[in-house]
Amino acid sequence: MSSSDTISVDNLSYSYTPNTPLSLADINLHLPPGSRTILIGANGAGKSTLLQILAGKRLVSVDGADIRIKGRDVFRDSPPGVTYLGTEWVMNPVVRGDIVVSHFLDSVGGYRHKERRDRLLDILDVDLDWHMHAISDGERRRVQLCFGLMVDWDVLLLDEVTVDLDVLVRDELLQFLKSDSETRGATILYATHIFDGLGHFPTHIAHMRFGSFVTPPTPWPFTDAPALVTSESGARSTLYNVALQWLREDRDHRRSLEGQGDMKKRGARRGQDVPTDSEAFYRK
Ligand SMILES: Nc1ncnc2c1ncn2[C@@H]1O[C@H](COP(=O)(O)OP(=O)(O)OP(=O)(O)O)[C@@H](O)[C@H]1O
Repeated sequence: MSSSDTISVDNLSYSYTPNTPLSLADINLHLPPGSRTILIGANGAGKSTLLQILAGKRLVSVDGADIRIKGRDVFRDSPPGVTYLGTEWVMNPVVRGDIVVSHFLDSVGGYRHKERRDRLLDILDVDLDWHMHAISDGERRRVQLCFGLMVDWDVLLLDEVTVDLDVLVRDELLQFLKSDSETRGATILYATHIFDGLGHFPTHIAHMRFGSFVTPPTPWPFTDAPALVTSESGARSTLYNVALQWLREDRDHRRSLEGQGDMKKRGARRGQDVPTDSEAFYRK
C-alpha cells in the first residue's frame, strides 16, 4: 500500500448476516488518485457490496479490516468529497413524488453549483420543468446523475447507474466524467455490465468472482498479457471481449464446482434467497 492511494482497502471480508457465506472475502484494493477503474464480475460477484462499504453504507466490524478513502477511515472519520450513486435511488418514493426538477435540484443545493449543474443539465438533456412523478425511469436516472454529480467530487463510486440511459446521453456522460477526472485528478470506481463504448474510459480494470479479486485492478489497455491482448480471431481485445472471456471463465468455474458437488457458493445464495442489486433492478 502507498500512503498516496485514494482508495485503500486491506483484509476486508464481509457477510450480510452471521453464519452466512462471505459476500466479500479478503479484499485488498489500492487505487491511486485520478484512476478510473471498471469492476467486472458476474451477478452476485460482490461489486455492489464493495461499493456500498466504501460509501460507508454498510458497517464493517471485522477486526483487521482497514478501509480508507483519502487516508480517512470511511466509518470513523468519513472523508469529504465522496459521491456514491447506485440503482436504488430511483426507487425512493420521495424522488417519485410530484416535485418539479428545478425545485428538487435547488432543494439539494443546485443553486450553489450553477455552472456544473447547467453543464450537466445540458449533457444529460434534463428539462428543469419535468415533474419527478411523471417521467420515465431513464429520465429520472438523468436527474439523479445531475443531482449527484453537480457537487465537485474527489471520489466517485458508481454502481451501474448508466444502464437505462440512451446511448448518446451515456456516451456524453462518460466523456464528461473522464475529462472531469483528468482535469481534477478525481478517482472513479465503476461497476457495470455494459462495456460497449467504454474501452477508452478506464485506466484500470478488475475482475471479481465470489467476493474476491481474480484480477486485481490492472492498468488498461493490457500490455503484458498475450492471452488477453488478442482475441480468438487475432484482433486486439476490446474491453467487451475481455469481459466476455472473464465471465465465461466464471461460468465454467462455477459449473466445475457444481460438477464436483461443491454447491457451497450457489446453494448458499439460494438458501439466502436475497437478490443482488441487478436482480432486484431488473425484476422491478
Ligand atoms: N441485502 C443482502 N442480504 C444478504 N445477502 C446479500 C444482500 N445483498 C447481496 N447479497 C449477497 O451478496 C453477494 C454479492 O452481492 P452483490 O449485490 O454485491 O453482487 P454484484 O456483483 O453487485 O451483483 P450484480 O451484478 O447482480 O449487481 C451475493 O451472493 C448476494 O446474494
